[in-house]
Amino acid sequence: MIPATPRLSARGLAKQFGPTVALAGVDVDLADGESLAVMGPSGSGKSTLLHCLAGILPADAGTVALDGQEVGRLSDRERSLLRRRRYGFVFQFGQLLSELPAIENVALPSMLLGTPRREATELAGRWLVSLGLAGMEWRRPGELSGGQAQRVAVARALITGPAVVFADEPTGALDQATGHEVMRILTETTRAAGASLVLVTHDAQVADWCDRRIEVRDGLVRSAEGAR
Ligand SMILES: Nc1ncnc2c1ncn2[C@@H]1O[C@H](COP(=O)(O)OP(=O)(O)OP(=O)(O)O)[C@@H](O)[C@H]1O
Repeated sequence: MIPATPRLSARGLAKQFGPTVALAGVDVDLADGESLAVMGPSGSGKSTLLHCLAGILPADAGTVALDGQEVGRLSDRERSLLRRRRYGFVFQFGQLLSELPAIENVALPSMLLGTPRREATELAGRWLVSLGLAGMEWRRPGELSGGQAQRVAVARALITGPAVVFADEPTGALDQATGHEVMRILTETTRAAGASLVLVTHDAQVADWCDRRIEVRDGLVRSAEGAR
């Protein structure tokens, strides 16, 4: 049988910041619909790996391919379009625009892809209801709890139907119980939407929500194990 092309595939990723080696040659494969936790101590290169995989940061060496297509060969414009169309992002905090209500924060990525405002707003409203935020649609981020704001961020990441969701410490600013609730919603909805997930965390219990985990140390993948 011919093995399926990985959804996302990185080979030999290397990145240096001045004298600091952040990535020293990393290979990663992410299957269609798979969730992968990237673990490791502070400063080991986890966020740099996520940024290189997502095409936010150019690697010094190595390749990243989405569905077999090398992202490094694209122009800056094509790469930013690809990020908008095919990727969703959830960060620790700060990704929501503070002056816009939740529903408009969620609708925005869809509108940026050309969906008319009314349609995008209706779709955003459905996402918010399905993530348990009925009645909170018109609250601004400052009027939401940390866990509610992260659920808005999950809706915002998924509204465009991405192939891959990248999440960098999405529970880092939450207490344990709220963090687990956000992880349940993030993994369930990502899976239901048919997207793959790359999650950076230093918390083993958070990583347990993913299908598989890798451990980054000193810019290298040191070990890989199934989380289940
Ligand atoms: N923009 C930058 N300029 C200079 N050095 C950087 C930059 N970004 C990352 N680094 C360095 O690269 C190394 C890897 O950083 P990275 O943020 O990827 O680690 P991390 O594992 O995500 O850490 P943490 O868990 O603390 O967020 C660190 O030594 C960091 O100081």
